[in-house]
Amino acid sequence: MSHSAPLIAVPADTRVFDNYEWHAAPSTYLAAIAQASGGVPVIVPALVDEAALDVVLDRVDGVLVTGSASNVHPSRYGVAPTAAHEPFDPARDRLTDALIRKALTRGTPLLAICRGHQELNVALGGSLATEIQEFEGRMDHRAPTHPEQDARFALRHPVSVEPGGRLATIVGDGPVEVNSLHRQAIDRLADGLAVEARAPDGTVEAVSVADAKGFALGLQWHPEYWAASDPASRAIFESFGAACRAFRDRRAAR
Ligand SMILES: N[C@@H](CCC(=O)NCCCC(=O)O)C(=O)O
Repeated sequence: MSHSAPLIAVPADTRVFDNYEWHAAPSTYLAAIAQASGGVPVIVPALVDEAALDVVLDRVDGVLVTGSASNVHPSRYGVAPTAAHEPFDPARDRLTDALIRKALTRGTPLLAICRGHQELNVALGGSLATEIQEFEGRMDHRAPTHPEQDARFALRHPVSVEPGGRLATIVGDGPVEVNSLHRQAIDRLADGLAVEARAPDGTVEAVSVADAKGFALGLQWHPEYWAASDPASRAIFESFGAACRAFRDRRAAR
């Protein structure tokens, strides 16, 4: 990592450990930013208001929205909450909704992974389906039950990449093997999102923001986990890092 490495904002989850509320992000995303994107990750606590987010976005060169076991509160896409939608993290919902919309307005490069991909769809007006493994014809996209993280994050199904799309410029037109740790998925695709990849059962696995000013990609899988060893995962993080550096250089030249 060089001294001119781009700063990349990572919105925090809120969790309670040892009687304290923590604002935290998993180290796999932070390591992939540092090692494959060549960036410096900065965790943004889910405490900041919209004005403070502008202060953050004035300084950062990219935004990475992580996965999480919690789900977007369904009231954000017009659905009444049930036990099947839990667990929730409303503070994260507020943070990521504002951060995603503001990053897109500014043209700040955005990489949104798993819950982040779902949050991107909801922030732009789309909706989510829950417990998709119970739907006729759908695969079971949930994590395998295994004590080892390498087994839970193992690559286990292909996605077909939209030929000529933005993801294809990064990973190529051929199928890509991905991991899968989710029980929700995009239901109604937000206006303004383009599908970039699908699973064999039709699940939307990747999207881009059609009129984005720069890099703006959502992925239902977890390239961060294998960014050190899987060529497609690494290419996604390298491309994101290059977009962040280009954004920083354009802003500095203004
Ligand atoms: N909660 C959503 C989002 C899934 C997600 O981001 N998973 C990452 C968690 C990884 C883990 O289980 O360790 C859904 O379930 O669809």
